[in-house]
Amino acid sequence: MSFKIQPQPVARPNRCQLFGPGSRPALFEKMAASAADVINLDLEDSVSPDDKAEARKNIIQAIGDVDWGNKHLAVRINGLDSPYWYRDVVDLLEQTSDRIDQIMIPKVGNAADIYAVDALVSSIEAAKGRTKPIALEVIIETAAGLTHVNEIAAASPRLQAMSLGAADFAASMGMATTGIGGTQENYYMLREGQKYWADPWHWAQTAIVGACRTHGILPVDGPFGDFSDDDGFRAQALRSATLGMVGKWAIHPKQIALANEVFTPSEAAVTEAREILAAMEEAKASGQGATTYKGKLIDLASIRQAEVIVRQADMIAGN
Ligand SMILES: CC(C)(COP(=O)(O)OP(=O)(O)OC[C@H]1O[C@@H](n2cnc3c(N)ncnc32)[C@H](O)[C@@H]1OP(=O)(O)O)[C@@H](O)C(=O)NCCC(=O)NCCSC(=O)C[C@H](O)C(=O)O
Ligand SMILES: [Mg+2]
Repeated sequence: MSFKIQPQPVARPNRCQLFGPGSRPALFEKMAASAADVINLDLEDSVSPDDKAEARKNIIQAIGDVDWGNKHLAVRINGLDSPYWYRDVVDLLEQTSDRIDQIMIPKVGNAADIYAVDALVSSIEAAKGRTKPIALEVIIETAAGLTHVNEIAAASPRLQAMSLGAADFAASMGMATTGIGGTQENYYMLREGQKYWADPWHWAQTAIVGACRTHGILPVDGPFGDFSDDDGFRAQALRSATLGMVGKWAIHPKQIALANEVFTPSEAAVTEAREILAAMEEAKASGQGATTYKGKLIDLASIRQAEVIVRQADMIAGN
């Protein structure tokens, strides 16, 4: 037990982050009209090197021209190992209004990566008199990123969200995979001739959730590449939600409703959580710290579990 109270992350819905390449401006209005909570306009890996400058211009123009409604609007810049990232930050913050909410930094390896971007952002904000602080989100998608995940989560008060990028993570780890997220054919246990598939992303997700919850950051599951496989997406999202993640990326509009469904607590779950809270109120009133609900033990920890669900539902409903 620590005397340090666990900080709460920012209270905004982050059930689905919809990605679209900055080099496909025809998608921007469709992204804005979608049901995603967060929009990630991409300058990194969905944009080829020859298109980087044009994509940057497209995004700067669209931040001003498109009606983004109440979306949380983020731009994924290029990695700090590239020649593009500083120009991404400078042009975005010198040439856009306060409508941009967040910069996403890919392939972070340690806290110094966040420090570098934070320093540049802070300097431009001061020089340009920007009054709304830019938030940061990061992608854990390298062996170094996962090794230093805790220091990364603590690196800046600007940091609001952290995602697992399964594709780059697999590559960096030398994993023998090609699919982006989901079940991997060769990752199974064998018992009495029967295969039982395990989840190769589980440990990385758990490390991310632990670091995020320690420092009050939103933990998010990244992409699921096969957008024809709704059941596979749902299964991956359900596992992430069960582990404590608050949302998932969509790399195609088909995936938005699936993510919203999984990361919005169901009516049944909210009703049960409220009933547990009521049962514990009754128990406390009669001097008990534990009681039963539907034949199962509930105690003071059950209050904290139920509060997670109720808090999430209330926040999504805007209460
Ligand atoms: C995957 C796509 C290339 C598919 O594009 P397309 O062939 O155009 O799809 P469809 O024909 O099925 O589209 C149907 C309609 O939906 C619209 N559309 C398509 N994509 C989007 C979108 N992202 N947002 C909004 N609307 C979209 C089409 O225009 C069609 O509309 P209509 O004609 O009116 O019916 C494409 O979806 C795409 O580019 N997706 C995003 C790719 C991306 O951003 N990737 C980066 C994130 S993943 C990653 O980087 C890996 C990670 O870092 C890691 O390491 O794990
Ligand atoms: Mg990546």
